[in-house]
Amino acid sequence: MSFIVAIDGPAASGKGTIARALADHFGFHHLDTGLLYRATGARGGDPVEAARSLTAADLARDDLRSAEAGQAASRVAAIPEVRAALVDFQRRFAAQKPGAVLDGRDIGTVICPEAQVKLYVVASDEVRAARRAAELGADPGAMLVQLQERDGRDSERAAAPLRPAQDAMVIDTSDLAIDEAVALAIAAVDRLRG
Ligand SMILES: Nc1ncnc2c1ncn2[C@@H]1O[C@H](COP(=O)(O)OP(=O)(O)OP(=O)(O)O)[C@@H](O)[C@H]1O
Ligand SMILES: Nc1ccn([C@@H]2O[C@H](COP(=O)(O)O)[C@@H](O)[C@H]2O)c(=O)n1
Repeated sequence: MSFIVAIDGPAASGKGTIARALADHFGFHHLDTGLLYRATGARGGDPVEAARSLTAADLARDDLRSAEAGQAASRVAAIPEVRAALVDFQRRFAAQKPGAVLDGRDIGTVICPEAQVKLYVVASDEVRAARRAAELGADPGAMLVQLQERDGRDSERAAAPLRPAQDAMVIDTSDLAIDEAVALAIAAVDRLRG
């Protein structure tokens, strides 16, 4: 059986940073599931058809990390048929041995409710906006508005809304350095891995 770590949380809370560090530390596979939605939104045309026919080249596009790609992703992510088209790929990825770390919005609640470890990573809106603005060279005020709009859409949609799984451990990274946040996550996996 593979060991699954599910990491969810709002935009720019630090999920991906923790997910990559956990995968490195434990030798697990890592999937940033947001990329699937970003690639779907970036394709243009019919989003359901795009989600059903995503290729490695779509996921390798160099324009997927922009704020615009994030907004487009959250719009297509509200379409139930888009989400349904991406489920099998994510579950097959999660089943890889010796283990997998997936980060997104619905990993602990919908994609891998059986995950051995579920983390829900948060940070204050202002901290998240400042970090993402620094990363993209953008204005923190404008970034705050964009992140709040995206989080609102992700939380309020009917299909797989952003919310913590009941059994998720919450990590608030607002006042944590990256190393401190990663150490908490490693300790959580160590506890449950035995
Ligand atoms: N604890 C931390 N302290 C300082 N900076 C951090 C911390 N965690 C993450 N960051 C930085 O904040 C930014 C956002 O982090 P990251 O990309 O991991 O967030 P995310 O939740 O995966 O975002 P998204 O949902 O958009 O994929 C990055 O620039 C990252 O280096
Ligand atoms: N499991 C997921 C992952 C992502 N989304 C949507 O994609 C957008 C972009 O995600 P990032 O993690 O790259 O910021 C995000 O705002 C969600 O709308 C999702 O629905 N489910």
